Amino acid sequence: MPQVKLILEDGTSITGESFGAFTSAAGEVVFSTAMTGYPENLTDPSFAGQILVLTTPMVGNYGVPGEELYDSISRIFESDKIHIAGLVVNYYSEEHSHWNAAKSLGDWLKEYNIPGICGVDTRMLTKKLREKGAMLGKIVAGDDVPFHDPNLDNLVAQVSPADIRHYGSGQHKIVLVDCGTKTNIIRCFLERDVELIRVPWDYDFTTLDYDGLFLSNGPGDPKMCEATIRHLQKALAQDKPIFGICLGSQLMGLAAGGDTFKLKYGHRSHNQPVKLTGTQRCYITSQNHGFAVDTETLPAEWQMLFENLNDGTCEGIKHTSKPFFSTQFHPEAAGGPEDTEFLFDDFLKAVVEYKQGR
Ligand SMILES: NC(=O)CC[C@H](N)C(=O)O
Repeated sequence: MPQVKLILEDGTSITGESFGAFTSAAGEVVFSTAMTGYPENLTDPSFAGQILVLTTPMVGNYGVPGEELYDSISRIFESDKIHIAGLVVNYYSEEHSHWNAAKSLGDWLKEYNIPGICGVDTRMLTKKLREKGAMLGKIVAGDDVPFHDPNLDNLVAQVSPADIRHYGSGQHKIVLVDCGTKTNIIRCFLERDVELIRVPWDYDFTTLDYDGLFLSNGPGDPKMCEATIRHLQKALAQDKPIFGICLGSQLMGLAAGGDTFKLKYGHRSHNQPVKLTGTQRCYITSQNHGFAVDTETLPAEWQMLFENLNDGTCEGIKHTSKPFFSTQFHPEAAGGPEDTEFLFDDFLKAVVEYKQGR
């Protein structure tokens, strides 16, 4: 395999071997300590613009499944394409074996023209990113490219669909504001009694007739989503239940009048412990975020709902009297533990209560 370089903005230069597409790419270098789930992670739109470093030492050994659609959504992947800018691994397993593997990870990356670099000491690299914080970086194969900070782009506008889509025929009409939604969020709703109306990130959903509002995950800096925040402020003035996940949680915090900030190196793994406020109860969660809500800045009628037990940061917020709540982690998982999927039921319970009281 030809040699390529991973270059960081602090001057670090690491030589490795190319797999996937032989092309250069720049982005924000972030790490994930998840041990499995690359088909899900690579297709999660929240990773748009990021060069993903995987700390698990062997990657690619179970290949990549073939695509299957049901109801026009993917049964397996989290969106319809790879969103990462590049992939950094230690050992890339060229041989793969798994009951549902249809292709190799390298071939899949090639299909989407995404470069991979292997032979990198990803744990050393991760220690560096933990000390200095997430950095800009580039994979250089042949032609050099300039560094590029994806958080300065409106990535949500790039990954959000342009049209409205309808799914399911359940009793509860839920509007899903798609800022780059993971497909498993749609699956989680369709397993319940829901009719889903999926709208673009900047669509004025307040004009629609619905029972509950859902705000999806998505890439980049939440402050880029000015249109969503504006529409959300109108929804917060009403009483219909609102549930947000990850970027959706940050948007809820911003619309409520609070602030968000960038974490030093983010939370990306499948084993992040969070504590439910007011209890000693801990859940293990799947996470992928670089920003967080600053709870100190929230107005008095809002409080922290979950706290990250590794660093004490906010993992969700709730309104003290209205049915509005959010999680910074991913209760829909995919990949990762499903312990907090009950939050979809809690949201729908709030929707039923709202409809009964109406
Ligand atoms: N998974 C997400 O929704 C990520 C949200 C946001 N882009 C962040 O990095 O914090």
